[in-house]
Amino acid sequence: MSTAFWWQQAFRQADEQAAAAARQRQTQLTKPAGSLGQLEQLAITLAGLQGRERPSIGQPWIAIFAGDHGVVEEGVSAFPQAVTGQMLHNFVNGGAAISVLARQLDALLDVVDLGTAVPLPPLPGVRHLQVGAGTRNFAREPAMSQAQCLQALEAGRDSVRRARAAGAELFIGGEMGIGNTTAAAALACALLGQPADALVGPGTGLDSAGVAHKAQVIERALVLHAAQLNDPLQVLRHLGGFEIAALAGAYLACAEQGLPALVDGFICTVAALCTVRLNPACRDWLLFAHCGAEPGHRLVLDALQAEPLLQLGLRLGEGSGAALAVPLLRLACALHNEMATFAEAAVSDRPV
Ligand SMILES: Cc1cc2ncn([C@H]3O[C@H](COP(=O)(O)O)[C@@H](O)[C@H]3O)c2cc1C
Ligand SMILES: O=C(O)c1cccnc1
Repeated sequence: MSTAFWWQQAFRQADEQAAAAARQRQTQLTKPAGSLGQLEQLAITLAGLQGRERPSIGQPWIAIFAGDHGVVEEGVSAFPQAVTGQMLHNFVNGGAAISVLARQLDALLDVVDLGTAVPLPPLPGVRHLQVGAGTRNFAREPAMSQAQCLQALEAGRDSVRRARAAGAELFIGGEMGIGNTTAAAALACALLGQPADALVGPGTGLDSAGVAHKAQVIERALVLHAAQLNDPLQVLRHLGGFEIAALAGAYLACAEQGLPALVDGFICTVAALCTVRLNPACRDWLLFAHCGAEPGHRLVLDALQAEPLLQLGLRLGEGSGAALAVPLLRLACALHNEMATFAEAAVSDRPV
């Protein structure tokens, strides 16, 4: 007998009435129809997701999920594995890019350690879950056991529960894990049926020989696990990472619990693709912040029919690109909520 997983459910739907009211309001604001471009639809979408004609982005919740990757032993990253744990210190000490952005945005930062290769001693401000001492090398064996994959998915769901309890109006997921552009590219290859060449990139800074080697490692893994790659959960388990599974669990939980999610860079967008394959209904809850420099990012965004807001050549991760888009969301809401209507301002609403 097959048991249903928690994400196999009818998720919440956007409030069509609130979205219709917001759409109607947009037609009455003192500007030519459509002149605020993507910001108009953004306000309407947020109205539907938040269930009110006038949406807002108060305190965003930024969860950073961290985990190590066994595939790093294949020489696929420009940086050593120890950086994952070192950056966990930096996140809570306030010196990482996302720490600065979170302060500027008055966001709540939730730092979750899902398992570094060398387990860390307890760090104040970090939630240590230690699903394992990093994943296994997926070029040789499955990255995770089924139990580890489910535990990581649940860790993401828990962060969304905390976000809701804290009254957050937007969920941002970030990631930290040396080697995770390799895992993300492998996942995208398996889910999109694309060769590694189409999805690999330099990550933290590989040269062209390094990128070619990274593609070969991924191709080997796709052959090794071919028989298991027909099911999205098994794709995630065989090729993913703890932090990528946590992101997927968080995006699914956003649809479950009715919280809009703003998706960050290449790795987060691949986690979003996994999510949509696990339950297509969660797509409605995902907003896409940016298209970054990692070459596969655009392909994955296209597969999700996503229109990202920004293109800034970012290739950092940590949730940084999503954080950078928060002011745009706030301004889209302010325009929608505070502009005068044609009637209020006594401005003619008729083109000649
Ligand atoms: C100091 C430092 C801070 C980072 N913050 C995010 N990443 C980013 O780089 C890593 C992925 O790249 P690759 O697959 O090439 O290892 C991830 O940890 C990602 O979050 C960082 C990387 C470094 C070196
Ligand atoms: O787009 C990203 O998320 C990204 C790209 C390179 C390295 N780390 C993250």
